[in-house]
Amino acid sequence: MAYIDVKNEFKKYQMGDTEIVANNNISFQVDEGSLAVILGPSGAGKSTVLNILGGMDSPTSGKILVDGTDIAQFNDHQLTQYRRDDVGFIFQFYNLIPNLSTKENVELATSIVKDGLDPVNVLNEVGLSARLDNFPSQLSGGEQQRVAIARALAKNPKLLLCDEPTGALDYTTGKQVLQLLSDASRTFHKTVIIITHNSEIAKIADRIIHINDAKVRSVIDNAKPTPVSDIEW
Ligand SMILES: Nc1ncnc2c1ncn2[C@@H]1O[C@H](COP(=O)(O)OP(=O)(O)OP(=O)(O)O)[C@@H](O)[C@H]1O
Repeated sequence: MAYIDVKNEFKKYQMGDTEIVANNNISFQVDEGSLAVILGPSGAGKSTVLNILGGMDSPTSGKILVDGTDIAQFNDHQLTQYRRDDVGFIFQFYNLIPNLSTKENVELATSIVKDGLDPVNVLNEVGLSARLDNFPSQLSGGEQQRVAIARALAKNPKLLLCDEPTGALDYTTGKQVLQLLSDASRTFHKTVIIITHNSEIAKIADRIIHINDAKVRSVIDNAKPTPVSDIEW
């Protein structure tokens, strides 16, 4: 059974007389411990899917099975618990708390979960041992994104959802970030879903879900994912 199983998911917004269909009968699966990329142009509906998978938004209809449970049926309390314990989020613009240090940003996340990891150990793993007491404004974009990855990993969630995680980074720094996300799947067996509009990044995935104009256009299994070190854009 797939860890993620999205079945016939629709998301519609009513804007006055106009109905916007952001997701139009979306279905796909992602296996436990694998790395999937959702690929598509701006406005395709990618963030809408990811926000629904992360319990930040609800679908208009359809099933969102996560480990066999339909989170579309969750009430607010269950969704809060799900977001807190089961999901790590990584956003394009990091979303760190500006007046907390690197270490404190990660500690804040681990303090609210049951089985959190040691913040300093995780920050060491992402190469930030020398930056524990710096504030976000004192860090480069790549370092800030590594804090965000440490924050997500330290919660020890099964699922990592990453919305354009390299969108604000240069090529080299972007590849370092992708390597950490790839390691999260390959070494630590997290289920990782990355949204991107960059088809080169899609090559690192086990499964590529192509979304355009609110629909899934193709789902391609990649038997030989390209190592992060070998992709170029
Ligand atoms: N809250 C909302 N109200 C109305 N329309 C929305 C809302 N959120 C998203 N949309 C619309 O749904 C469509 C899909 O948006 P979405 O953000 O999912 O696309 P995307 O593929 O993530 O694009 P990008 O890469 O630019 O972030 C767009 O047409 C967008 O304007």
